[in-house]
Amino acid sequence: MDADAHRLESSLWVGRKRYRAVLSGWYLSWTQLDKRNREHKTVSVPVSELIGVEEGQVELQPEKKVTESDGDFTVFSIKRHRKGRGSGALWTVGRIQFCCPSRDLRDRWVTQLRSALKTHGPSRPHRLLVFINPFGGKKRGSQIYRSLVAPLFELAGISAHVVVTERANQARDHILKKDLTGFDGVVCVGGDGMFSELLHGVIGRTQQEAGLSEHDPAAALQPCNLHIGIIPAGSTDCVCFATVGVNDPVTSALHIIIGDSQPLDVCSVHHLSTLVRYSVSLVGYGFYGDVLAESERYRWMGPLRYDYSGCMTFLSNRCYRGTVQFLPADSQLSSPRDNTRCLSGCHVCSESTERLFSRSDSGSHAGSLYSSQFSQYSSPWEGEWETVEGRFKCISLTCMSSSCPRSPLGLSPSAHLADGTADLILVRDTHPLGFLTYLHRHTNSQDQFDLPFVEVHRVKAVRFRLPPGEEEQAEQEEPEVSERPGGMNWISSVQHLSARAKERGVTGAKKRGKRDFLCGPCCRRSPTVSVWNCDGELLPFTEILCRVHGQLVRLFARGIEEGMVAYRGTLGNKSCKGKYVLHT
Ligand SMILES: Nc1ncnc2c1ncn2[C@@H]1O[C@H](COP(=O)(O)OP(=O)(O)OP(=O)(O)O)[C@@H](O)[C@H]1O
Repeated sequence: MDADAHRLESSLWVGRKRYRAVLSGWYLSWTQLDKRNREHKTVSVPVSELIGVEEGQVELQPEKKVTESDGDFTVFSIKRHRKGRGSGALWTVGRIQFCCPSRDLRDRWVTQLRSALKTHGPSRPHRLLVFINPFGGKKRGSQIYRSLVAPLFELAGISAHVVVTERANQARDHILKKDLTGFDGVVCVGGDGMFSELLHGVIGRTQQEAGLSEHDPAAALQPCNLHIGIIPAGSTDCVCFATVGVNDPVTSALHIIIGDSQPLDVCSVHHLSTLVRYSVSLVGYGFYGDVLAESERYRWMGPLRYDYSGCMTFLSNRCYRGTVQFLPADSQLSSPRDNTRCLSGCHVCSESTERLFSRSDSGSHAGSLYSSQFSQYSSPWEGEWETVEGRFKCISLTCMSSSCPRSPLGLSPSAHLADGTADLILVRDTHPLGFLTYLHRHTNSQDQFDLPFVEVHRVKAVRFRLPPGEEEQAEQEEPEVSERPGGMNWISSVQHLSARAKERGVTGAKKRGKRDFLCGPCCRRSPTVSVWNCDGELLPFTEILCRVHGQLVRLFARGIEEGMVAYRGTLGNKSCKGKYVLHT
């Protein structure tokens, strides 16, 4: 396609100033002219970052107002602010009001700009299915969508079918069962729990259509075509923060509008031959499992319950025995301690795309996302399993940095969003002060892995087993999954078991009583088995197998933009093709 097919150049006015405006190639730029036609400051906006073009003088705030006039048109584009409350850029809507000397010229500008937008934005969505959780976070999901997001979708010409959920798992079931023809993506307005519903729906639907069983841990799952968008409106919006760099509904809506596409690794969690859940941010045993189980008792506290339960769990000073086996990833490609950051355009992730999706037949090109034969899946268990036994404060597996506003660098600051690996963090038994140091380092710029009782591995798969004596006890507690995988029934089975795990978490905590938490290190009887926290849900099984599926889903996001990241106390400006180089 000729990049200059939409070229247009003319004099235009912005307010009382005259400009030479040019639409050329991938940019719209306007240069101020003085009375002698001398050029001054030029402003340039990539066409890919234009939101929309409207005839007349158009204002969006406080509500849309259009003043018709023959010569005016309004261009809306993305404007970046570096001082968001996060590590990424906060995006807002920039508005520029142009005036042409004639209606004819105005119409030519509007037509050319709109057609350039179509040409340069082939991945922009036209139709979206939006799920709003009216009870997520501070219960402002519907209001956030109506006041901040819907007007932008309308401006960008996106038609949205909105479903305000009436029960948990409605969004997931809708995606699994209803006709989705014509939708370019699904969007959730809510927190990580809502995102997880969409994730399970989209992956499940894709596998159903491909005729694949999700219950076989060795199966080559089909990457999903349908993009997922997240409008943050929950009490925990970790996935949004880790993939955009900021929790802001307008920024996320703009990423959706321009059709950004961020591949994401997903970890499947199996128990025997049953898929239990998918995870993108945290599969955690020990401390993080106990905090979640404990927090269920204090739902009435709202988001504060996590802080409170965190304190109580810390004071209880528990550790758990177990055997962790893991399949290491190729250490030549990257490592969790290489002091890099996965940023927008990350070269580790893009090279992984070629590695993960190169067709096994020689004639095809690498990176063909939705082909049916993928080299990565030829043998998912390739390599030597390593084994670590011991007593652990916590075991965490994360497919991404898992950064959040409280922990801007996250659980594993150098983890990648889409390289087909996850980071396994093992925190061995230590004294409470040591563990506190470890936890505290998540909130500052110190290296949380530089502690003698912490080890971190970049892995492709992880297996957890209880020690021999405790295994039987745990197995007895675990109810049987009666239904065979393959159909939809497993979902309700696992759901039922998860609900029981939640109850067990609550009653277990009740049984342990306050004494167990408050007297901390002097407690005599601590539970010997913890519970897994999988992206904020308690798992009903203790012995699990986790496997990373590289780039299984795609989000409307682009990763954290380069140059916006404060890392280890230094404001980032030094980069290496999407790699952030640390100054330690
Ligand atoms: N209408 C509804 N009624 C009750 N629960 C719902 C509804 N819609 C969605 N849910 C469930 O609510 C859970 C929490 O939602 P969400 O993640 O949006 O909010 P949150 O405030 O971040 O939640 P939490 O902190 O409890 O994880 C999700 O797991 C989702 O399945």
